[in-house]
Amino acid sequence: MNAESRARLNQTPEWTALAAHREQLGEVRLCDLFAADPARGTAYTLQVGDLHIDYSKHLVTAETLTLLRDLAAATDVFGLRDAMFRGEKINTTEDRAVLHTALRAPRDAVIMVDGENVVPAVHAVLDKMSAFSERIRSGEWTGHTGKRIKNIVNIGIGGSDLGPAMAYEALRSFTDRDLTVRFVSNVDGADLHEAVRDLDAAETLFIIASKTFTTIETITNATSARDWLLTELKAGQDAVAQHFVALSTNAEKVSEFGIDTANMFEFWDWVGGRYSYDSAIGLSLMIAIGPDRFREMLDGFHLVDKHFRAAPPESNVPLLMGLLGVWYGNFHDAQSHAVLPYSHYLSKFTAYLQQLDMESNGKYVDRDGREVDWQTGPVVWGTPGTNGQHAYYQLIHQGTKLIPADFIGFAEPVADLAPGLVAQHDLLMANFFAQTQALAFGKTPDEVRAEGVAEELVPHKTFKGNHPTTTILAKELTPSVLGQLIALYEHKVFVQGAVWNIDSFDQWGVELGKVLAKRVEPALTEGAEVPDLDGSTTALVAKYRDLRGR
Ligand SMILES: O=P(O)(O)OC[C@H]1O[C@H](O)[C@H](O)[C@@H](O)[C@@H]1O
Repeated sequence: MNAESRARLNQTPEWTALAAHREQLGEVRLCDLFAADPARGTAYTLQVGDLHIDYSKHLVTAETLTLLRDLAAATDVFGLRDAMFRGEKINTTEDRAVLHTALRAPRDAVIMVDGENVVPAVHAVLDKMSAFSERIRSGEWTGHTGKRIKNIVNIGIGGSDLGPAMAYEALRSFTDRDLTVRFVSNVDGADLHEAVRDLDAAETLFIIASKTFTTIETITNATSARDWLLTELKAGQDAVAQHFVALSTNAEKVSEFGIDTANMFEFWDWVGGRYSYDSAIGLSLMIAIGPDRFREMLDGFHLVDKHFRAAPPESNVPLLMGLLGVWYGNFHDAQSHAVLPYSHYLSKFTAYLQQLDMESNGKYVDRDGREVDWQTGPVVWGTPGTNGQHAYYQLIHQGTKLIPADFIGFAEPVADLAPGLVAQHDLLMANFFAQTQALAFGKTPDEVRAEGVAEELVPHKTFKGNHPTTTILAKELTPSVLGQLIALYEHKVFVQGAVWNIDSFDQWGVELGKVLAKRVEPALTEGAEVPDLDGSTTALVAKYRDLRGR
């Protein structure tokens, strides 16, 4: 559909119907919805793979869901989905296919891009990664001095850091505990300094992860890491080959840096950075958990891909999650979305989702190049739930903002915990269930009074409730379950981008800052004049130089 024939989203009859429905529902109360339908707690649930999804605590009726699905149909979400899976160039501003789903396709799948089946190349790289991982894990691959590799340092940023770093934490109980795995991303030298200060260079492998291999933070850190290694080993350039490998789409730049392209693990421009940790970018993770576990994770991704592609709208979980976000963002003025995992291992999960969601859907221009008149991607935030309870949950419970939230929890701990620590799991999960209950149903003034609370404190101790949440529950956090969860969120983000008619796969908004940093740097170091620098930045640069004694 071209720009002229495509109606503006908020002028479609489906949008108008949702707005009218929202008006008509008014201040719908979750307690009333449950009172009217006692089976709601089981009826409003879905299953995908190992994930049980409870969406009963949402401010929706059956009609709301129908109207939301009508909007998805009107905006052709499934048409765009099929185009993505077919390898069409749906990332129009970069003229690229969007095929992270090919990274987890089975060996015999056929996915064509520019007349070529990309699946054999995907599996060739996976096989190369597997062989390399086994050589590291077995000790066959040694460093320049002949010592076994015991430390892996991944240097990358954004999508070349957040995914593997998150997944390494998530799957820590499946990792080889004899390996030390660290992630360096920040161009602040302190990051690399802290990562290597207690490591023996002779036992350290650096994985330089960069899709473009031009990202200044990564190339700067990689150069410093190389200097550190060669100084520590008192070795020449020839030591680099045993201690540096690259993950990239850019063989030319990799070789310019001095890494033998035989030690490069390739991926392709149809893999977006924030959709890439199941590509070669996951090498550090694969070394840590082993190739078999990595493939189990890919199978988990693929399972949800198949579900997204085949499940009808009524039971399509990514569709539902995407549409619920549209409901709150566009019809309830919710500005943010909290993701609250009740698992210590998911400590980096929400940070990972921030890039996935906010870099994908933080756009004010639609696919037709026009400014949108509707809200797009939310602010995504959150940390592991129990810690949040003692920090910012106050605002979710009694603040003035509507904050829809996803609660993610597991029936069993995965780690080999001592019996006492296993017992703690029920306490963790009691909190998990109690919080969504409290958020949904709150506590009335009468309930507070019945506890004998002094009248002047009653308003303070009242919880209005009615805060919507999705509960995602699985048996345990395995590699497959992690893959399922990530694919679920990838496709949720896709659904929202499709409805909002934005290109979820470019990221032009990060470019300006990079250009300006390059312009400003000579002013900091050499005191160079930067033409057209604004008054505030000029004064700040002067202050900085003064503080540095320059
Ligand atoms: O992997 P790289 O090419 O080094 O890119 C790393 C990151 O930086 C860019 O600026 C983008 O905002 C991210 O989408 C990307 O993941």
